Amino acid sequence: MISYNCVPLFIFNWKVGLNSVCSFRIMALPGVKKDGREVKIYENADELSTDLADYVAELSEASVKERGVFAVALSGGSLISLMSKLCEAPYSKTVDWAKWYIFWADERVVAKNHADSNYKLAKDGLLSKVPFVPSHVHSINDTVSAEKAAEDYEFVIRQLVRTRVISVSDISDCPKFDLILLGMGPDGHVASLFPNHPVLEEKEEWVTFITDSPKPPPERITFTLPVINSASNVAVIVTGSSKAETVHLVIDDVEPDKPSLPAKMVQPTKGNLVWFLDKEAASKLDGSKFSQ
Ligand SMILES: O=C(O)[C@H](O)[C@@H](O)[C@H](O)[C@H](O)COP(=O)(O)O
Repeated sequence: MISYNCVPLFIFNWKVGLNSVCSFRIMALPGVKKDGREVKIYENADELSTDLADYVAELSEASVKERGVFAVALSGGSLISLMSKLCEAPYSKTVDWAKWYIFWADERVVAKNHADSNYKLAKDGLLSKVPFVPSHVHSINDTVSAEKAAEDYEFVIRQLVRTRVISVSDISDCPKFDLILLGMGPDGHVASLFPNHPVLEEKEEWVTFITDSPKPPPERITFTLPVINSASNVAVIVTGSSKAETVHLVIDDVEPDKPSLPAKMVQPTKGNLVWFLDKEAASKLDGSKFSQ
């Protein structure tokens, strides 16, 4: 059993309002449930990172016990450096890395050794530091067009669903990843699902592509919302004040009638959703709306 490293020094009562958080020294706030989501807020990125490592390690242990494997999808951006504690003791020794199957919830269509590659980012920051099985690391085909890369990636996922490396959702016929890890951009995008983009409507494909990403580089493949929402566990990891307003719009469900921000459309049908926020990203949340 992996121990919980982040002992809360202070139990925060959400009813008193979020502004009070900043005036106390907090190692980690206990998760707070809001509309079926868990929202965890940390004093800083380092403390977030420690608890994220615990969370991932515990899910890995549970999944390996239940299914013999752990199918996890990564994203790009700051997420990978926030996962770096997983490569340190005790996780480096206790996690059953050989049972991990790694995928990307989104990838930029560039060569694997390109500075923009999410594979390269994860390889340098994570995959090269712990003993993954190379054949379990499923990166995209970077030698073809974005459209073909998405098609090929979906084919690979379909094969692994057939062999039960990835489970299948009993309600949506989609793959059911054990864990999908997402970051969020200041515009509310997750994976490569950007606001107002037609791919937000995609219901049939598991993996799709875009050639007009507002965040460079333009060509990307991405899991579709039905796949993200079929996962057993989805974690959205967000740090920094530049995202505070969007975090507020998404989590406090401001203007519920307005077209949804992609991050707001992340609503696992049966799975668990956990938001990991640092204090800056959470600074505009309306704490009074939370319930214990
Ligand atoms: O490849 C990508 O661009 C991503 O997967 C993207 O969805 C990322 O996770 C967010 O843009 C957050 O990135 P930051 O955490 O670096 O802001």
